[in-house]
Parts: sequence; structure tokens; C-alpha cells
Amino acid sequence: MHSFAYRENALFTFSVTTLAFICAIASFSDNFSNQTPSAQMEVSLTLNITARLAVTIYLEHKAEEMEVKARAPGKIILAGEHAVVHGSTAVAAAIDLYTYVTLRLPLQSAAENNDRLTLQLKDLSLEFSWSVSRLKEVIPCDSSTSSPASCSGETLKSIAVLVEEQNIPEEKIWLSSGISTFLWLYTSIRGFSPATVIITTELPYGSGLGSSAAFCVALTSALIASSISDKTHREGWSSLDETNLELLNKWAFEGEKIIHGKPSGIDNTVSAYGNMIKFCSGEITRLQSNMPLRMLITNTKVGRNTKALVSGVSERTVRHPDAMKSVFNAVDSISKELAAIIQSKDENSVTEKEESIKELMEINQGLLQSMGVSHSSIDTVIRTTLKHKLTSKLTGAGGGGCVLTLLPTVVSGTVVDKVVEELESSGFQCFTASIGGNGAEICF
Ligand SMILES: Nc1ncnc2c1ncn2[C@@H]1O[C@H](COP(=O)(O)OP(=O)(O)O)[C@@H](O)[C@H]1O
Ligand SMILES: C[C@@](O)(CCOP(=O)(O)O)CC(=O)O
Ligand SMILES: [Mg+2]
Repeated sequence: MHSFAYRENALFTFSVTTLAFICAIASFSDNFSNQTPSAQMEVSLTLNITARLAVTIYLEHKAEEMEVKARAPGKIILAGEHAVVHGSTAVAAAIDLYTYVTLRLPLQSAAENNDRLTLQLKDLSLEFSWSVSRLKEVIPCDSSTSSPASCSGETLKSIAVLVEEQNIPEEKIWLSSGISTFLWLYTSIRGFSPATVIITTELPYGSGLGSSAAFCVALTSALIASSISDKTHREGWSSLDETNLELLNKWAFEGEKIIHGKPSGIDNTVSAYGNMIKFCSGEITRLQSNMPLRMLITNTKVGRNTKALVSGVSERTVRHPDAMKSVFNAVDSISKELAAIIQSKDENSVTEKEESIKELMEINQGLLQSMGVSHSSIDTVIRTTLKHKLTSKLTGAGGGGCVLTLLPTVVSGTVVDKVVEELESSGFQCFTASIGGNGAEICF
């Protein structure tokens, strides 16, 4: 339906432009040679621009497809990972590293000749493709629904068959859950229709910076945007309205369930809404930071899998429910205190606030250790930064992945350079990212 609207629009603009073009030729041709050279030049320029416009619109129409782009950011968790899955409070912030999705939908006539759903993962030079009839044959039809619903075990099994057929290279087998999620979200939101979906990302995969959530949020944003009726072209990125944000966040959470098993929802929420949030059992409080917050991010490059780490903590909780309850309670207090410090407008100097944050990060890291999600590579980062009196904690699921190091305002660039040099000489990769930026955005 919306594809038609787009085509009619293009045809209308094309006709008007062509008419203007013909009128211009008619009115100028008779007396063109009688004009001064500068007037002749002006006429030629007008005709040239009009002709170019007409050709561009004609080509756009001939392309016979509609394109929607979306992007969603990764995140850091300042306090509360894992415990948040068990009902504790956590604090997270969006970072300025994004996953981008381009959705190309063929218009009606072109769709008749193209019956494929294609997924291109550009950074990995991988392409996966299914005929729409194959998708219809394998995925139960009731999976297409207008409101967010969970993927049933039966549907997930059927989708796994479609993923297996793609013969993913063994060294990239970790992508399987992402591709299953793609098929589930696409067919649930857009049904069984052809398209090409192109994905690129600035986030490292499986490193604690929320690549899975950014992927689910960006994909869902593009899918939802494709059915928004007002597709007036706007320059640059624009955010979605509250209703669509809420809808896409619910869908992205369902996607995260396929990848994480039992996600808390904090990653998709911060990726969708951006900024800095306090999150507890689905309840979101947007935080307004009243102090500078600089973090160094170190990627240990030790691969790990969030699903396995989350289920490891759950198993430990089943074995030692009382002890783990106390651990989760302690994390809850840390996150609440951290959120209060960040937002506080009182006279305490920035240095005092930074000292408190440092200590809270240290306690949080100790508790993450007791949940069994740290790693020797994380310990190496912690030891290296501590030599320079800097405090670090893991971020995300742990087990390797990324580590955050607080960079207080008094710390000089020379010290930071030294720490980075030392960390990188151990084979780690360091970078800084701006904290608390925009959430999901779309572009037509
Ligand atoms: N751009 C992407 N394309 C396809 N799958 C992705 C993409 N980004 C993330 N994923 C999926 O998410 C998984 C990583 O998620 P996870 O283990 O939660 O770590 P993190 O979210 O910290 O990066 C990958 O193994 C893959 O299945
Ligand atoms: C461990 C956890 O708290 C965060 C996982 O983040 P990531 O997938 O490692 O980026 C899990 C969750 O909250 O869903
Ligand atoms: Mg994840």
C-alpha cells in the first residue's frame, strides 16, 4: 500500500517536472537567439537543471524500490550487569558507535519478478538469501502478527532449519542466532515479502557493547519505518515518535530473547531511547548527568557469548540462592547510588564524585567476580590501569569482552597515553566513545 503511495508521488513529481521542462523550451526557443549572452547562459542553465531533475526522478522511479535506513547505538553498562537480569537496578548509557540497516523493498511490479529475502552483512562480506516461497513453506504462518510476541520454540526450530541451509562458515557460526533473529523479526513485522537488507556495524561483535541489541533495534526501526505513511524525504537522521519507539523496543526485546536467552531488556532499551538510563525490571528512568564522565574502553578481544554467561549466573543462583540474593542486593544499591551521584547537583566537587564512582566501580567488579563472569584478561586490564591509580570494571556480560576505565578530570593526557600504550602492547584495543548520545534513528 505504502509502496504505491511512493510510486504515485514519484510519477506526479516526474510529470510536473517534465511539463515545466517543455514549457521552458517552448517559451524560450523563439527568441533565444535574440537574448544577450548572459541571458542565454541563464536559460541554458535552467534547462540543464530541469532536465537533470527530470532524469534523476525518472531513474528513481525506474529503480522500482523503496529504501529506508535506520541506525541504533551500542552501549556501556556503568553498573549492574547480570544482576539486572535478576531484578536489580542497573545504569547504562548509549555510545556513539552504531549498527546501520538499509532496507530495500521492491515496488509492486518489481516484486513480481523478485521473490527473495536477502541479508547482506557487509563488514563480514557475507550474504544469505531465501526465496519467499521457502520461508512460507517452513515458518509457521501465525508468526506474522501486528503486536510484539515471543518466538515459540517450534518456530525457532523451523527458522534454525532455514539458517542451517545457508551453510554459514564454521568460524562464523556464532552469527546463527543473529540470523535466526533477523528471520523472526522480518517475517513477524513485514510478513512474507521480498527485500534486501544490508547491515553494517561499528561495534565489535560479542564484546559487551551491545551489538546484539543495536542489531535488533536498528533492524526493527527500519522495518517499522517502512510502514510509516509519511515518507517525506528529510535531510539526515530523525528520531521515531514515542509510540513507534515503544513498539520497536518491544520487538527488539523479543529479538534479544533469541540471542541472549533471558535478557533483562536494558540493552535494547538504551539503544532505542539513547542517553543514560537507570533500569529496573523494565522500569526506565532517564538520567540527566550533572558531571563530566570520561571512560576508556578496552576490548580484551577475548570472545565470549552473552547467552552462556547469563545462564551460568542463573545456575549459580539456583545452587546458592541466599548468597546470590545478597550479591544482587548489593549491586542494586551500587547502581542506585551511582545514578544519584551522576544526577546530583549538590556542592560536592567533581573530584569527590569521581572518587565515589571509582569505589562503586571497584565494589561492582568484585561482585561480578563473585558471579563468575570475570576473566584473566579482564584482571590484566584492571591491574595495568591500577598501576596508574585508575579503576576499571568489566562492562556487559564479561568473560572477556570490554572493560571500562574511569578517566577522572584530573588525569592528564600523558597518563592516558601511557595506559593505552601499555594495554595495547598486551594485545588489547583501546578507544574512547562519547557517552549518552542519541538512540534509534531513521532516514528516508
Ligand atoms: N550486525 C549483526 N549482524 C548479525 N548478527 C549480529 C550483529 N550484531 C550482533 N549480532 C548477533 O549478536 C551476537 C552477539 O551478541 P552478544 O553475545 O549479546 O554480545 P554483544 O551484544 O555484547 O555484542 C552475535 O553472535 C550475533 O549472533
Ligand atoms: C549481562 C547483561 O546484563 C548485559 C549483556 O550485555 P552484552 O550482550 O554483553 O552487551 C544481560 C542483560 O541485561 O540482558
Ligand atoms: Mg548482547
